[in-house]
Amino acid sequence: MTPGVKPLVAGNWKMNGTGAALGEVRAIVEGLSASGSAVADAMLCVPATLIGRAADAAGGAVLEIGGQDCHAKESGAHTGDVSAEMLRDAGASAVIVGHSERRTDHGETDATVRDKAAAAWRAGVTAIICVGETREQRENGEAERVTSAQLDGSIPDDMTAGNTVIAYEPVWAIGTGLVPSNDDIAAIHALIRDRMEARFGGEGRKVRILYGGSVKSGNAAEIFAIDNVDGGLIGGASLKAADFLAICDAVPD
Ligand SMILES: O=C(CO)COP(=O)(O)O
Repeated sequence: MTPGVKPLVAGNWKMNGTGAALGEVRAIVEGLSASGSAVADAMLCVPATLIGRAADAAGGAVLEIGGQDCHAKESGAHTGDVSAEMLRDAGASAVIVGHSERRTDHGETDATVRDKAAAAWRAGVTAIICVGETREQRENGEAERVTSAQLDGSIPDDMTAGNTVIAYEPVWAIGTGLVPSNDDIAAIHALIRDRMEARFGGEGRKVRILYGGSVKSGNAAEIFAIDNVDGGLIGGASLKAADFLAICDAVPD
């Protein structure tokens, strides 16, 4: 954790969930309301088709709703794409940009991600900007270099701690059950913090840096206790309310 920074636990449902999954959203809202704890912010980034209904179910109080991608433009001839303004209109307060699955499946570059982050800010939603190395890059000793380069290239100049969240997600840890050692997480998060401070000063000191990749209820407390880890971006374990709530509970007081 970073002193004075409110942690965030954000779920990323990826391409999972139809209307039948709204019961999980309601159960998460009930669980968070019952616990009454305000130590962390909680968010679910659901498929675009669910944002409106999930936002209605969340009611805005204890659970924020986010999207998982946006187009850089506000509107126009871009069949199948969704703008940040549309996400906001549907009830999203944040959007993930530059997830490794987008970088890989859709060839998104740092420049693409930077434009999408700027689009999120234009629409008044928080950009959750993802960075992280592949297994091969980690094995070649390139984790620091790759993460730094992605960070430098994916964030527009007018970043603030309010309009942005950084998520470090080593690609090889996503959905694999593999997690870097605590020391390795600490090293990359310290590197990200240093670079953010060097470029953005006080805003970089306060910006939230999440860890993502195989976070479960069993390892969340240990990971959240690491310096400069200000919460998590949770994939598989955010799909079930009980798992997600247990991870929210793991945030230290
Ligand atoms: O990609 C992730 C979140 O964006 C992490 O996914 P898992 O938690 O399923 O490893």
